[in-house]
Amino acid sequence: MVLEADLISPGTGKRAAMREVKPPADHPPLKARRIGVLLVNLGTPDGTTYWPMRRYLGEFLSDRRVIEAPRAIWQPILQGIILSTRPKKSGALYASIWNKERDESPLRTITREQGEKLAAELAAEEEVTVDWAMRYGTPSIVERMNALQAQGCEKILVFPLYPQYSATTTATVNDKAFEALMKMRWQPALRTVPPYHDDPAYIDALAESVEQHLAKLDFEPEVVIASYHGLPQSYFRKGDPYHCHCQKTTRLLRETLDWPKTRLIATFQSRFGPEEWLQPYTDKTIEQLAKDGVKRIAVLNPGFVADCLETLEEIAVQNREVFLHHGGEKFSHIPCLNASAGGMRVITKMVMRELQGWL
Ligand SMILES: C=CC1=C(C)c2cc3[nH]c(cc4nc(cc5[nH]c(cc1n2)c(C)c5CCC(=O)O)C(CCC(=O)O)=C4C)c(C)c3C=C
Ligand SMILES: [Fe+2]
Ligand SMILES: [Fe+2]
Repeated sequence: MVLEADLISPGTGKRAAMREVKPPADHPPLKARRIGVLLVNLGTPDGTTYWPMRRYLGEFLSDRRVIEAPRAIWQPILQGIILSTRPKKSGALYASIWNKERDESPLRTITREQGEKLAAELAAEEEVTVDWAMRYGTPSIVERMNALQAQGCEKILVFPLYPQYSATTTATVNDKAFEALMKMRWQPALRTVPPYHDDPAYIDALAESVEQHLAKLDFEPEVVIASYHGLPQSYFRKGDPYHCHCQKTTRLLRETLDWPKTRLIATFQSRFGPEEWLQPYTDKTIEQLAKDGVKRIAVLNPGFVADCLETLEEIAVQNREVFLHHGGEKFSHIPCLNASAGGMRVITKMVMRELQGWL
């Protein structure tokens, strides 16, 4: 049977007004010509006890984009020592920041809120459906891509929520999204949002959040640290542009704030394993600043679109302790952009820009 796509579409929104012709009763289900937008962040365990933590860390740390060591060497280490000790240790840290009301991690709460607010922003675009997913854990990319397809999305824009590109984050989200298409007979067209580490909307939102936060403090920080998630140094040498993206974000933010070089510095946090990671390390820098007599600092995390374990616990708790322990007196953590007005302006701008030609 041959049918014209234009004639067979059930149609919605603007297109529905064009022409609607019903397919025969025995025709396979047809798409509704919708456009999906899928926000994707890193991931999160479903609970803080041993098994949910083990499942989450097992999936995350089995990703060949994240750990590049040969499988035959890495898997015995992961399945042995790491997955017997780390779930308990990390679970206790997650428990200290857990959103008890919703029984979920802050990253999941904030990502959902970003999805809901983006849907409200795009309400005028009737044919757009907004959804959100996690690269590791739930809701998975495959599950939400399938859901979007089932709702009739012929086109999907995938938004890896990382301003700075890294193969360990951006690329692995995109890999998963394309993998989801492999199982679909009628694939939607797929677009991905590129990194936006130097986009003026992002830099302005960061500058505004820093200025607003500092204005509320009862002290003036001598140094402000822009702390990014780290990466093994070897990934950078092999060509991952993440380090350069972080440096550029920091420079543009410093220029926008009109601050001297010494007032805003970039560092790298969350080392994992014995390898050398990108430097300077956040904890070592904070310790040294305190030892050098710096009394007041603030830390922001420009690379994290949502507050999570690495910002709420590692920075706001552990690194605060490091600073105070070595002689520092005042420490403040500047929240991520999250679902704030500024944060949503950035997300909405990137989405509207990448939807051009589809709407
Ligand atoms: C080799 C290991 C890791 C690499 C490489 C890595 C890169 C990387 N990660 C983020 C963002 C986040 N990471 C988060 C948690 C987290 N990261 C690692 C390891 C690597 N990350 C682990 C083992 C964990 C789990 C927590 C723990 O057990 O310590 C999170 C927080 C998730 C949450 O739910 O709160 C984020 C976000 C980036 C941006 C990045 C490379 C650029
Ligand atoms: Fe990480
Ligand atoms: Fe560089």
